[in-house]
Amino acid sequence: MASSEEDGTNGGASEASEEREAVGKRRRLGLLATIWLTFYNIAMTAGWLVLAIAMVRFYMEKGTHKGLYKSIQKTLKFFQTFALLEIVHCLIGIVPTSVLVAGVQVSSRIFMVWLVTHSIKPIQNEESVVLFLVAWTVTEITRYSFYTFSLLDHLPYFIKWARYNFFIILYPVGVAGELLTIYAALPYVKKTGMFSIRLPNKYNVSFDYYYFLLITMASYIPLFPQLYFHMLRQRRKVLHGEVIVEKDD
Ligand SMILES: CCCCCCCCCCCCC/C=C/C(=O)SCCNC(=O)CCNC(=O)[C@H](O)C(C)(C)COP(=O)(O)OP(=O)(O)OC[C@H]1O[C@@H](n2cnc3c(N)ncnc32)[C@H](O)[C@@H]1OP(=O)(O)O
Repeated sequence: MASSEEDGTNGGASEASEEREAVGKRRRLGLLATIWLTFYNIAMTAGWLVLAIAMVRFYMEKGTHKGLYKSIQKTLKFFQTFALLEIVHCLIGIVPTSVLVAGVQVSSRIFMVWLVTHSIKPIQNEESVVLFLVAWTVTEITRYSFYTFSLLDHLPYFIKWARYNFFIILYPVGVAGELLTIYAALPYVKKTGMFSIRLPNKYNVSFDYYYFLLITMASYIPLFPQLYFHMLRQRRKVLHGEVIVEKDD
């Protein structure tokens, strides 16, 4: 059964305590950090919204996903690369997220954008690319608008609900899209030997991108559940008010 807090019918007392919490949070953050984060979150919400509109328009006009990545790649690269700042936010302590959690999340996205989809042209029209693009886009519109409205103290309940429920489906969908895309890239990488360094060479080092991709795919097995369970804990904390003691990373 949904709790009163969850169905949005919580009374004035709970609203007042949320208000007090928000004011306390802003004080802790400091004015400059609050202004910067508000600007950052608005910019990111707008960026991912532009991406969503471009994707819907492309599909409605062309009726196919072929060529979609090419048409949106500049916007995607810009906003996903800009998200590197999230690691900086954690490092300088203006957001409480663990550097490790944000680092894994952001670096896996950067890796997918630059070292897989951008670099390996033959896979850009795979259906799996659409899968992770849609999952990322819906997630980021919800996530950044959640942060923005929270900072402005006007968080609509449905955005809070969406932030802590959509990921249950979107995380596995996004990860499936990413893994299928890397898998589709393997034959091309093996055939071309791209990004690989063969022996002999004057530095006496070798690197095989094909095996690097296989190791990256395998690393999803221990890493993804950690991110997923982290989000489930956040969900229990925010939607159900549970007090969660996080283990040190
Ligand atoms: C070199 C190669 C490396 C390869 C590595 C491969 C392995 C990879 C394995 C895993 C792959 C994952 C791939 C990802 C795919 C997808 O994304 S699919 C789409 C679905 N995705 C999601 O749903 C993403 C969910 N993840 C997140 O939301 C975050 O990225 C997170 C870092 C994992 C969790 O965020 P966290 O900050 O811990 O939780 P929140 O509840 O959102 O926030 C906690 C507090 O922090 C405040 N905060 C955070 N950011 C901001 C901000 N920008 N502005 C303002 N405030 C912020 C937030 O308000 C909370 O504050 P409190 O209320 O005070 O607690």
